[in-house]
Formats: sequence, C-alpha cells, structure tokens
Amino acid sequence: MGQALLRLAGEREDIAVVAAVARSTPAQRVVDGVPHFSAAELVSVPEFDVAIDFSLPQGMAPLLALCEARGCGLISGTTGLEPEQHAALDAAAARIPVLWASNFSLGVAVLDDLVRRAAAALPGWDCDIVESHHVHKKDAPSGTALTLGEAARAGGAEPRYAALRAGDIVGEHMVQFTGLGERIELAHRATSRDIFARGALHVAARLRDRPAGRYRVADLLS
Ligand SMILES: NC(=O)C1=CN([C@@H]2O[C@H](COP(=O)(O)OP(=O)(O)OC[C@H]3O[C@@H](n4cnc5c(N)ncnc54)[C@H](OP(=O)(O)O)[C@@H]3O)[C@@H](O)[C@H]2O)C=CC1
Ligand SMILES: O=C(O)C1=N[C@H](C(=O)O)C[C@H](O)C1
Repeated sequence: MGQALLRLAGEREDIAVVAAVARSTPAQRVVDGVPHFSAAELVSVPEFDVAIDFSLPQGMAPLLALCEARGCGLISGTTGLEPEQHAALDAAAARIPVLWASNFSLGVAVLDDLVRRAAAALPGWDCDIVESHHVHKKDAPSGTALTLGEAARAGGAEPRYAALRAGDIVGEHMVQFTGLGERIELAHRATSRDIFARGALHVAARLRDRPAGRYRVADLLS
C-alpha cells in the first residue's frame, strides 16, 4: 500500500509527500525525491498536514501520538486493531481530525449499504461473510469483513465469517444470505490495490482543513 500511495500521490498536484515511514529504511534514504524514515526515527519527520497509515497495529500508537503532538490529521486503513486502539482513535478525535476505515474503495461503501438493506429484508435467513486475500495478509477475518458484519447486524442478521488466504488475491468479500430453497450473494472483488490508495489520498486532501472529530469516508466524498 505504501508503494501505491507514493506512486499515486505523485500524480496529484494538491498533495506533496514530505516523508515515508516503514519499520526500516531502504539503503537509499531518498527515493524519487521522498525522504524515508524508520519507525524509530518517526519524531524526526518534517512538518505535515495529514498522516496516512497503512501498516500494522503496533505502528498506530507512536503515529497517533505524533499527530496529536503536532495537531495534524490522521487517516488510517490499518486493520486488525484492538478495541483499545479504536478507543484511542476516538479519544484523539477530540483534538485532531481522525478517519479510520477498513476499506477505502467506493464499491465496498456501496456493498455495505446493500448488506444492511438485505439483512433487514431477510429476517431469519443465514448470513455468511467469506473473504479471500493474498497469503501475506496477517489479520483474519479482514477489517472489511468485520465492517460488513456490523452492517449485517445493523440490519438484524447475525453473520458468520470464513477467511481464505491464497496467492496474490487483492481482496474479495462475499456476503451470502441463505433461506430455504434460495440464496442471495453480494460480492465485491478488488483487482488493484490502487483503489484503496486513491480513496485514502482523496479523503486525506479533504481532511486537511477539517476541525477535530472522527470522520467516515462518506463524510469526505463530495
Ligand atoms: N483500509 C483499506 O482500504 C486497506 C487496508 N489495508 C491494511 O493496511 C495494512 C498494510 O497492508 P500492506 O500494505 O498490504 O502491508 P505490508 O506488510 O506490505 O506493509 C506494511 C508496511 O508497514 C510498515 N510497518 C510495519 N510495522 C510498522 C511499525 N511498527 N511502524 C512503522 N511502520 C511499520 C512495514 O515496514 P517494513 O517494510 O520496513 O516492514 C511496511 O512498509 C494492513 O493492516 C492491511 O489490512 C490494506 C489495503 C487496503
Ligand atoms: O490486507 C489487505 O490487502 C486488505 N485489507 C483490508 C481489509 O482487511 O479488509 C482491505 C482490503 O480488503 C485489502
């Protein structure tokens, strides 16, 4: 995701990347004009308006602390966060603008709405969420599957989850409603990670001038 973000940010005139942070740094400290920092060097990054985080749950606390100390916005797409980490995002939102989303694609935003409506229209049907991702993905069920599960619950269904890790699958989510003698399948298949990076950059550009608060992707679409 970091590489997709850097490439696509380079195509936008309204976004300047001042630093890239990973656990370790590449041998070359400046790549395509962007200085790279290790996680240990985080506090040394230059001034910024909004941080975009796609890392691992353990990367969250230091970045959130930096954003709060500097009064900057935070966009995070990191999944597998603990409930306490979501609570920390809520608390920080009293002081800075914060947006966390399990999925930055437009299609999944629409799927979320469809799942809520289908669940409400199909009381008593079984609801199963099946997600497939690449073998390197660490968390399961995926953040998106859990978000879709919340949508199903909001519509009155109690979902079950299944996760598949195989090859280089970018990300697929299927929500299946099964009744007696019939079945509905609502599915989203991502074929490029660029959709997530584009979505995150889109909302980052809009979060910059917002007051403190907890935002959703839908709040910043227009
Ligand atoms: N919300 C969404 O739309 C999407 C969310 N995701 C989520 O984004 C996250 C990252 O996914 P992906 O890019 O595939 O993962 P990768 O493993 O490819 O990349 C993770 C990056 O985070 C860095 N990192 C790991 N730990 C730390 C830390 N403690 N401090 C700073 N940087 C750290 C790694 O550095 P190094 O390379 O040095 O190890 C690496 O650059 C996952 O949680 C994934 O589920 C992914 C796609 C879309
Ligand atoms: O790790 C990934 O790759 C993805 N993670 C997100 C998730 O956990 O839902 C979003 C997308 O499916 C890709």
